[in-house]
Formats: sequence, C-alpha cells, structure tokens
Amino acid sequence: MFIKICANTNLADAQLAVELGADAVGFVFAPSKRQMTLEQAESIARLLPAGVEKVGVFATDDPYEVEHSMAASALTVAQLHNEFDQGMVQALSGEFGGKLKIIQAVSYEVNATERAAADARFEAALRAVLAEPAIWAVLLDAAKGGVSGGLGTTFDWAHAAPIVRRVYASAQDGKRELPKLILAGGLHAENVGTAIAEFAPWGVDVASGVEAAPGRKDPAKLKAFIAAARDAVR
Ligand SMILES: O=C(O)c1ccccc1NCC(=O)[C@H](O)[C@H](O)COP(=O)(O)O
Repeated sequence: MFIKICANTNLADAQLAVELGADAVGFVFAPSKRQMTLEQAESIARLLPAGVEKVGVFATDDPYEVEHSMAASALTVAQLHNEFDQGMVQALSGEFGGKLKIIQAVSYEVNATERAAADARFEAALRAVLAEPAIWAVLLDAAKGGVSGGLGTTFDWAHAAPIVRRVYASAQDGKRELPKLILAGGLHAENVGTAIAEFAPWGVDVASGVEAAPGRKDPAKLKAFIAAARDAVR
C-alpha cells in the first residue's frame, strides 16, 4: 500500500512521516491554508531520502508553471488538482520525455443536487483520465460545491466504489497498465481500513486526518494512520 502524507509545511513533520513509513510526502502550491512556496518545499524535499516521492500539488492551467517547478527542484511527482486538461498533461509529460510521474485528481461532488448528473460527470472525468497514458496515478478526492483538496470530507464510498470499479474494468484493454488508484478525502486512522476494503486502492492519501491544526501534523494521528493503512492489507 502506497501511503502519501500530504500538505506538509515543515521539515520535522515530513521527516516524521518518512520515519513512520510514508512512501510519499506532498507540498501544496495550490491556494490553501497549507500553501507553500516552491522555495519552502524545496528546502524540505532536498533533505528527504531518495526513495521517498516528493509530490508538488498544483492547481494551475499553466503547464510551464508546473514544468518550471518540477525541473528546478527535488520534487519527483506532480499532482494536478484542477480539472483534467488533456492538452496540459500531454504538454507537461512531453517536456519530461514521458518520464514525469503525474497524479491527476478526480473529485466526487458530495453536495450534488442532481446526483445522477454529478455521477455522470465523475464517471466521464475518471474515464478520460484513465485513457491518458501520461497519467501515472489518479487521486480520488471529495469536492464540496466544486472545491476540492484538503477538505477533510469523505464521500459516499458505497455509491462511488462500483462506479470506479466499472470504469476501471471497461478501460482495461490488456495493452497497457492503467493509472494507479489513490484514494483520498477525509481519511483518518479509524476509517482508512474500511476505505481500503471498499476500493482496494493502490494507495491512500491524507492531509486533514493526521493534523493537529492546518499545516501541522499530529504525531499520534500520523502513526496511527500509517499503521492502520498497512494493517488493512496484511
Ligand atoms: O491539502 C490542501 O489544503 C489542498 C488544497 C488545495 C488543493 C489540494 C490540497 N491537498 C491535496 C491532497 O492531496 C490532500 O491530501 C487531499 O485533498 C485529501 O485531503 P483531506 O481530505 O484533508 O485528507
């Protein structure tokens, strides 16, 4: 199980996540109460072990902003947290010779007034992302009123999981490996086992559920989350 601890804002938290067994740590460049500058993230990322993925989280439609940040830093993965833009993803991937690991977020709207229409949009977005070979992983997250990222909100897993399974099954043509599935959205130590049982994801991601306050990790929550995620797949 790949475990990403997102929205780090200081070296001590990122190092603790790594010591406790996180596979990836994230830094948010998107507008957020946990927003970092590239320079701040870089000063942390370059002190972390080589095997740990250092994820930059962007919400921009400018591929050059992402390209510049990724090329000039110790970051190893770009997470695109805005709506999927195939042209941007292909341009970005092309700049790195197809070697850049790109995570694309796809959000499930929790406050939909028209559930069927929201489901159709979610399904179409997921289908489009899975069809794009430049995507390394898709991150499922919750959205409220079209806003997503670090909300600490879960979504209706029992409703969404069959949609996700169906889209993955129909995208599978046996010719290439599909983007990996990373589950996010309101996860914490007490619910991550259930979430893993529902979706059988390749990885899980958390921000709010391991915090003492926005941008500051709670060591006990962090430890419990990583242990619970690992236990769920033993
Ligand atoms: O974490 C943020 O504040 C954030 C803000 C804007 C865009 C993305 C953001 N985070 C990206 C992540 O990968 C989070 O871990 C993910 O959204 C889950 O967050 P949470 O529900 O708080 O665990």
